[in-house]
Amino acid sequence: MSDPLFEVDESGEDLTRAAQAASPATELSPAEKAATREEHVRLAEGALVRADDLVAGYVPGVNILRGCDFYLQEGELVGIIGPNGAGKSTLLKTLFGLIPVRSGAVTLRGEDITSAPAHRLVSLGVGYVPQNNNVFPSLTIEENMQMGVYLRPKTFKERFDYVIDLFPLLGERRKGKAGALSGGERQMVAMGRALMMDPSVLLLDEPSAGLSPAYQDEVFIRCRRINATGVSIIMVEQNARRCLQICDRGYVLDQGRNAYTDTGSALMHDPKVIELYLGTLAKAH
Ligand SMILES: Nc1ncnc2c1ncn2[C@@H]1O[C@H](COP(=O)(O)OP(=O)(O)OP(=O)(O)O)[C@@H](O)[C@H]1O
Repeated sequence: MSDPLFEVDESGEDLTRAAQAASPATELSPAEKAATREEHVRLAEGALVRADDLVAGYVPGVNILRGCDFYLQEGELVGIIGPNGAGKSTLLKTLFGLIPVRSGAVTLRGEDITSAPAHRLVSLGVGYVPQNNNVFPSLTIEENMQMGVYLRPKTFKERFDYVIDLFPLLGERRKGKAGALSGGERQMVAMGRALMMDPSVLLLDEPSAGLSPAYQDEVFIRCRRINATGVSIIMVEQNARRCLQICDRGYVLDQGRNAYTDTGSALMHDPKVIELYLGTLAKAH
């Protein structure tokens, strides 16, 4: 493909992991913080998905998200990067109603969905692809797809045709057990299953995790294609540079708060983001 976005990352380096020893974002002054937040609130007007001042966690008394703001406009592909333990996956799980919100709010098309259960979100058009355990290994690919469309079984054929168009392999291997597939192929099954419900928003938790550089590239290309069919995407990624290359906008999460947000390209070239989160390897590019 001639699109420079899809050039294979020869290094195969995981730049976020390389920067794990980096110190957290330089603290802004209270006035700077207020101005940044005001601007973010203004840009979040009319967003498809919006989260304001989210506080959430697993264990009583320990907050993982500590005042996180986020928005996704219709048609956007938004990437979330940051060091290990920053709360990226927690943010996705919280948006999908898997973790109770302690304070703050989440809206979908302006409707309050704070802590709404996952099954309600699915019926509202939100799909979620977790990082692990994301296929039914003892079922065939076709049966996995049927599970994805259980709320609207009559749409199976139409949706499966759409999924096969994006992932032809799933059509070719439809009678094969999902458990016999490689990691990259399972990732396709997981995305395909989420797409069966015709979601308007897709939440992807580290879709490239554990895949070879070539497969990672394939996944990123698919994400762009899915996005081009009209699905808005929120993607958490460890492969920070690749994620920023393909996303419209990115968030750098640090210690449960958004440290930086901008277009993917601006973040990739921001000296502070490079120094603190992308590691020294990014300087060479
Ligand atoms: N089920 C859980 N119970 C308790 N604590 C958890 C649970 N899951 C995650 N955490 C903690 O929440 C914090 C944030 O984890 P999270 O998985 O959201 O980080 P992340 O930014 O996605 O990092 P990574 O890239 O390592 O996945 C970590 O300190 C983690 O130990």
